[in-house]
Amino acid sequence: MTTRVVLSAGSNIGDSRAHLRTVVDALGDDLRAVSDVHVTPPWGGVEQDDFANITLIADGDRTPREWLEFCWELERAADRVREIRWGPRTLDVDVVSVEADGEPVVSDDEALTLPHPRARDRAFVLVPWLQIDSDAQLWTPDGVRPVADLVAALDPAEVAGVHSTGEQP
Ligand SMILES: Nc1ncnc2c1ncn2[C@@H]1O[C@H](COP(=O)(O)OP(=O)(O)OP(=O)(O)O)[C@@H](O)[C@H]1O
Ligand SMILES: Nc1nc2c(c(=O)[nH]1)N=C(CO)CN2
Repeated sequence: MTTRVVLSAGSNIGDSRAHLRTVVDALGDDLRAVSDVHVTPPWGGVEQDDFANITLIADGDRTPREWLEFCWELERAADRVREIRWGPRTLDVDVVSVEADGEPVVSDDEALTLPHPRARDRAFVLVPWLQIDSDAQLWTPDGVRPVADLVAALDPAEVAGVHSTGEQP
């Protein structure tokens, strides 16, 4: 099964740029686009350091579940420990959305909810995504929405807090 995936990766412990680069390296020839590294204020209410975030687009012979396992492998390789929900981490990789045959995969499975249910609320996912695909669209329960419209609906202060470093991971 060839699928197109959008991944979001974030890090705020250790050498964040190096952690993010492991995602790029693991995708290899499947990588279609990767955003610049963006510095982003922590989302979710836990007081912690700013994150470095990237959004990536890839095409590969993986099922949605295999993309999730790909993300877990990278988190494991970065010695990620799950302590506080939405807390600091060496590497977090989320499956934002998957397309199979050009159609969005929609799932409310708790182990793999697609599209990621909080992606549409997160400037740290959407702003880097727009940088690599200005026509990006995301399925939401209210219909398929341009990512640009989702960004426009966010708190402007949150969007303004997301800065491109101008550097690739
Ligand atoms: N689209 C998805 N991408 C990644 N994980 C998902 C997805 N949908 C459900 N999950 C599940 O979410 C669980 C928790 O993931 P994780 O520890 O990365 O959460 P988090 O990064 O703290 O919070 P968030 O899910 O809000 O980003 C995972 O065990 C995974 O099975
Ligand atoms: N800015 C930003 N905030 C976060 C991030 C992240 O990657 N970037 N990841 C989190 C873990 O779910 C919680 N909060």
